Amino acid sequence: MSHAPPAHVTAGIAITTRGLRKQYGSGPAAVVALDGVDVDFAAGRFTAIMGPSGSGKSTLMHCLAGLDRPTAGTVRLGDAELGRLDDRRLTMLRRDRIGFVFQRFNLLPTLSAEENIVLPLAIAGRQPDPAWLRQVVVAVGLGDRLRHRPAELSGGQQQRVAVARALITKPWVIFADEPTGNLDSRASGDLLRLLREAVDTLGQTVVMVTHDPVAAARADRVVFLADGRLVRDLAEPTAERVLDVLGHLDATAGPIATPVRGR
Ligand SMILES: Nc1ncnc2c1ncn2[C@@H]1O[C@H](COP(=O)(O)OP(=O)(O)OP(=O)(O)O)[C@@H](O)[C@H]1O
Repeated sequence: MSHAPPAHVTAGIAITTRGLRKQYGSGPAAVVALDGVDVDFAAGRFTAIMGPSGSGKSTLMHCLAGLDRPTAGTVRLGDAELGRLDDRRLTMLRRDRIGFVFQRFNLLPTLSAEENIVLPLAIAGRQPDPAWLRQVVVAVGLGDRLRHRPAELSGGQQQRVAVARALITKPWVIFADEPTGNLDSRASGDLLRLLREAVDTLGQTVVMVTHDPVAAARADRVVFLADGRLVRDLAEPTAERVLDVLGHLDATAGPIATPVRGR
């Protein structure tokens, strides 16, 4: 199965952030959710983001995916610097270049599995390439379920529809936010295998936020946040090593986020 990413993505780096900072609110109640994050995400690799609750994982992912604008710093995704895009261009970039898989599968209940999968294309006024649609459906193992509505599918099957929907536009990056959070361990294993396969056989770039060391161990790399800062970077993770790092972070973690005093 071939799915060549664009040249600027194959150049090696899919996403780069520099000096990324996000502050919510102002004055004594302000919270710094990201406090100067410099990180590169390699193209065609599977990276997990971990860290204690409140460490900034969702905020980081939302800034990377153009769902939220940072207070300072830059995010470059493919050949686009997100801060330079107006809201309309940012919306188009999210629609055309980014795939999302959320913890709640976010499928439309009145549409069939197939209609849900091609929805991002339908919204963009594009027709699905039938050969690619077939490949994606085979890859996610939903061949005989395409006419079913989400309520007629198991949680694991619904999440596979969500992955197919993320793959259908051949995005530069798929962002997955706790994608196994609502799945039992078997469906969770299936989903992680699927994401892994998308990376290994399709050259897809995947960035996943997770609390689960077993899920993180399926990634090529795990980056750890604490108090809005990148504090560890683990290549070739195992669940044991991930647990070990998390244990140390929990032991040393201060308040949930850094309050900004006197500003
Ligand atoms: N919209 C918001 N307004 C104010 N504070 C916010 C907002 N969103 C997040 N925060 C704060 O920013 C910090 C980081 O939050 P974030 O959700 O990114 O952490 P997280 O690591 O994803 O946490 P969890 O693992 O619990 O989901 C937290 O202190 C949170 O309370």
